[in-house]
Amino acid sequence: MAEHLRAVALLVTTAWRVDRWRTAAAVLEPLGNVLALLAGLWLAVLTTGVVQQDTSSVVVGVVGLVAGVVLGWQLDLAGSQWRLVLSEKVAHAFDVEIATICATLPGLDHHENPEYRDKLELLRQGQGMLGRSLNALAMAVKSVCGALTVLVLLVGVHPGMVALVLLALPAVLTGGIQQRWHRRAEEESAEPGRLAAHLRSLAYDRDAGMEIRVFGLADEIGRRCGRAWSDHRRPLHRAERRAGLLAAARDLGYAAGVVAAVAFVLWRVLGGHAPAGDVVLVIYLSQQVQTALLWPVLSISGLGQTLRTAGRVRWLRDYAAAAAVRSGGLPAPERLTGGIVFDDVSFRYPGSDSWVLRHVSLTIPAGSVLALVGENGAGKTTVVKLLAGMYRPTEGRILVDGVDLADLDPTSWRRRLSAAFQDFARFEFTAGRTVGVGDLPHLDDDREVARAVDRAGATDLVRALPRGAATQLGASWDGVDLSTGQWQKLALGRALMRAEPLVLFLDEPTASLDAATEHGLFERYAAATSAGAARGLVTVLVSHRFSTVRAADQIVVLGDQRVLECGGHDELMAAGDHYAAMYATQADSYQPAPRP
Ligand SMILES: Nc1ncnc2c1ncn2[C@@H]1O[C@H](COP(=O)(O)OP(=O)(O)OP(=O)(O)O)[C@@H](O)[C@H]1O
Repeated sequence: MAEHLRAVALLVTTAWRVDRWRTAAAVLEPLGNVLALLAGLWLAVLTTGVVQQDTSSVVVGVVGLVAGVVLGWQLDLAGSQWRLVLSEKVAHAFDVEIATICATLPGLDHHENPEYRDKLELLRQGQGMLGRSLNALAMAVKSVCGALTVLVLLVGVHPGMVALVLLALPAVLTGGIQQRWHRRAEEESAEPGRLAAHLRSLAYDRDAGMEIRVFGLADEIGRRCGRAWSDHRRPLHRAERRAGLLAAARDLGYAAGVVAAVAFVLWRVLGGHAPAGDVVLVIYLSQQVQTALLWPVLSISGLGQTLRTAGRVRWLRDYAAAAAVRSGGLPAPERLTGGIVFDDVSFRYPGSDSWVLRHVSLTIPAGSVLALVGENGAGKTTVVKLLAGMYRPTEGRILVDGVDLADLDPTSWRRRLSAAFQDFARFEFTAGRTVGVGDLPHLDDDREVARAVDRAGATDLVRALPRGAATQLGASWDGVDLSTGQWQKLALGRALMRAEPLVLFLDEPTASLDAATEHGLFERYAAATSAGAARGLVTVLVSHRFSTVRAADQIVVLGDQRVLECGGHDELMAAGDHYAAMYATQADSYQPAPRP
């Protein structure tokens, strides 16, 4: 209950924030409904006036009827239109808030948190309901006001009519039971629902499309999606069936009560204990009673479902606030003097039992280039994620010039980073902006964008586009579509936008580029980083190409969850161990095959 009240407060304060006038005007709708419901009373006055030939009663009845109905309907109509506009505005405000929270949570560990994933999935599924929840709240208020009006009129006929309210009580109780069934079913169906959504999204995914066709996966994905969808719907169907049966039993009992009440008033009127108008009033109310008394119950029980969705927004807000509290608050340094130290770092992903890194100690001096090598799954990208503050070490610390990275404000730290990731984003903006978003203050700074494009070796690519940097990219916008390698060049340009990063991550930034392009790129990059060395710029390079890696100041070979080897190229080659073996294997693969 307290949770629902908090959700109501959230809806009302959000509505007030987005549109004060319409929020205030929302009261007109229930008022209009009350006036319209009073029509029964004016009808009764009119009927008694006619039967008793009392002109003043007839006049009061007619005037009340016309004024009440016309004014009531107008207010009801205008109020409901404002309510719909307000609901849309509230839905939009929640959409923006949810998207902002999801995109700005300090790290990525929440993606591994099953509670977060399930709640977010429920929130995503019910997101359209958020606007409707304000609607439902307004309808609940309107229906309660309507019910009170009908109740007062009924008691006016005879206090015994209150018995009808008692007959509505089972509806309140069953409403609670139905809500519990729905809630349990929703939670049970969230995981298969997420799976079905993921499988469905594969069908639209361009990158997955090739493999789906080559491996003939469409039918299998369709079958699995169907199974997941049935698993998702089964608990919901079960809950709906049970709730339907319960509602039928409840409505039957209530209908019998209404018939008895009408018969009782009829008996009183025939016995001369009530005015003739009461017959009309009771007949009128007997049509309204079901809706007026059941409507609040139904709208309040329906409200429960939508309030749960609003409650999840509150949960997300609290989750984000708690995550912000856990984050450090110190500003990131302007320059690096000492460097970055991994101090006995162990790490496993949240919710996973397997260690990815175990007791890793490592020093990355300021102004140096570090290359991470190792087999697939050795933990290279994980080191990058830890350094970017996307996750915290499970054990140990990462020190930035002696300060624990966990104590730095994540936003401030990330402003001092730049990165090109192997899973780069394809921002479908103009080519210039696709690069420019790497440094928002210079988003439309043509000179800075051109400089970054040049350093990424993408000048020819951008020049060849129909409108140069102003060319819209992305097939979904009727723009130009690029090859994976071309997208990657622009992603690299994005990484080179920030003028003065402290750490630059290049996580297989050239995996989709040919060897010659990569070579030229790193030559240009090395020349450009000499300026960065003065402020202590650390470059972390992840690559499987040893021709690129060999130029790094320090090469770290990861494997078996630890640092297997560490040193410069010559030193590691001389040691003749892991690095030398990997280097030799790759060099061999470039040799021409011996003639048979
Ligand atoms: N989000 C995650 N949750 C759980 N385990 C993960 C997650 N991301 C990566 N892993 C696991 O952590 C290990 C290291 O992954 P990581 O991506 O760091 O390897 P990598 O060395 O960069 O590999 P590659 O060369 O293939 O890119 C792998 O065993 C991987 O399965």
